[in-house]
Amino acid sequence: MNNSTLKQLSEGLARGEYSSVELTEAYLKRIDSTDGDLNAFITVTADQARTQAAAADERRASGQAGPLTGVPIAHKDIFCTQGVRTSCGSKILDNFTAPYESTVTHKLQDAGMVMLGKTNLDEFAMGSSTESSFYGPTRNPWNTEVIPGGSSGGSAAAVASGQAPVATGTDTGGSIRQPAALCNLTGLKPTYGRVSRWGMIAYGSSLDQGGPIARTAEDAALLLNSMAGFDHKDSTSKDIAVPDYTADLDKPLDGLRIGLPKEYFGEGLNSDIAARVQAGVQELEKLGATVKEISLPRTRLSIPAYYIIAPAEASTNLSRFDGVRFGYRCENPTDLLDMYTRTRAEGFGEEVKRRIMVGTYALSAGYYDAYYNKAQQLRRLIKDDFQNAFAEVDVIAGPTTPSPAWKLGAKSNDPVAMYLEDIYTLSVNLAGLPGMSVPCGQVDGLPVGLQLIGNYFAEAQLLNVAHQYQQVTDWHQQTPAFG
Ligand SMILES: NC(=O)C[C@H](N)C(=O)O
Repeated sequence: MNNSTLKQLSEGLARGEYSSVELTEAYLKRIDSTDGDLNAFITVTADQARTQAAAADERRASGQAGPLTGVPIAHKDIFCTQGVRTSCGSKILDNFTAPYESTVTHKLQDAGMVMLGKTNLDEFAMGSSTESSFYGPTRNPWNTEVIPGGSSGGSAAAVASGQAPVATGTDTGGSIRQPAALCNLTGLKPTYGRVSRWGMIAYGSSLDQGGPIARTAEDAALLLNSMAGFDHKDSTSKDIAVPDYTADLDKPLDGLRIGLPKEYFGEGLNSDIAARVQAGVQELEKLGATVKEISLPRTRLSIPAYYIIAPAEASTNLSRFDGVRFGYRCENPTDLLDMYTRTRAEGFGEEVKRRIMVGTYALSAGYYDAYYNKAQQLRRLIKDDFQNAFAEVDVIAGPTTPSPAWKLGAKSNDPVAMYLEDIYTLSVNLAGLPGMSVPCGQVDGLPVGLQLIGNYFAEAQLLNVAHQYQQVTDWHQQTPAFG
C-alpha cells in the first residue's frame, strides 16, 4: 500500500477496499518506523490526521467524495496550517503556530485530503540539500548517506520512502524539481501565478510557486487540479480558468516539437546523466516527437542573476522576523536595537544570514544599479531567450540537475558549489515558466531526472508529455530498498 500512487489509492477508497482511517494509519505507521532514519518530517499531526480521515470516510458514505477525498498528503513546512506549528525550518519560527490556513493547503483540505504532517526543508527554502534546516538534515531514502535535494527535500524523501503518497513543495529556483529528480519522483513547478502564494511563507516573491511532488505525472495532474486557481488574496495570482489537467494525459505525442538547449548538455554535466537524459529524449522521439537543438544563450548568467534577485527579495521579506510580533525573541534585551540584533543573530542560520547580507548589499544605494538592476535586465534577456525558443519548439527538454545526489556535508562549506547545482532550474523561475522533473534512470544507484519546460500555462502539455513517457518507461515505478 505504501508504494501506491494517489490514483490507485483513490480507486481503492472508491471501491471500499480500505477506509481513509485505515490508509492513514498505514502511513502514520510507516512514518513512525522510518522517520528516525530519514528526518523527513518536522511535525507529524497524527491526531488531526485521524480526525480528518474519519471525516473523509463520512463524506464518502454520504456520496460526497471527490478523487482526492481520504487520501493522505504531507505539506512542506512553509505553508501556513492553522493551529499547527509552521516553522519554515528555522529556529526563528520554531514556536510559531499559524493562525490561518494557506490557500493551497485549504484547497487540498476542502478536497478531503488528510494532512499527515509538515515536512523538513532548507531554512526558509534557501538551499538545494535540506541540510540547513534548524531540525537537522533529511536523508535520501535511496541512500541515507546522501542528500535528498532541496529545499523541498522532506516532501521528496517522504513520498520516495512511502511515508506519504504525495506531498506539496515550493520552487523558487528548483526546490520542487531538484529533490524530485534526486528521489526518483515527478515534480511540477507551475507557471508563476498559477498557484496562490497566500499563506506560503515568502522567500523570493517574484519567483516562488507551490506545486505537487508525486510518483507519477497522473498524480501530479490530480493534485494540480485542486491546487491551481485564481486567488484574490494573492495579487500576482492569474485569473485564468483551470483546465482539467488529467484531460490531455492520453493525447499522442505525434508532431510534438522538442528543443534540446545546447547549453544544458555542456561542461559541468555528469556524462552518465547526459546519457540517461538522451535516452529519455529518444523515448519521446519513438512516441512521435521531433527533436532539434536550440540555444538558451544566457543560461550561465541565470546563476548570478538569481543569486542577486532571490536574496534581494529575501532580505526584504525576512525583515518581518524581528522578535516583535511573532516567533523567537532573544532573552533579556537591553533595548530595542539589541532585541532586533540578537533575535535575528540567534534566530537565523548561516545560509539565511548570508542571503540577507547579499540581498541588502545588492539593494543598497550605490550598488543597486550595479547589481540588482543588472540582474533584472539579465532576467528580461533570459525570458526573451525562452520566447525565441518557443517560437520553434513546443517543449524544452534537458537534465534537471548536473550531478546526482551528493554526500551529506560535501558542499556545506562551499555555498557557490551548491548554487551551481541549480544551473538548469533557475532560469525557469526567472522567466516564470512551468517546469517538471520526471525520473529517467539511475547513476551509481542514485536517481536522476529529465526536465521538461513549457511555455506559460502549458502545464497540461507538460503533464501529457510526462505521462506518455511514463507509459513506455518504468523508472518512476522503481523504489528504494530503504526500510
Ligand atoms: N528555493 C529554491 O528553489 C532552491 C534554491 N536552491 C535556492 O536556494 O534558492
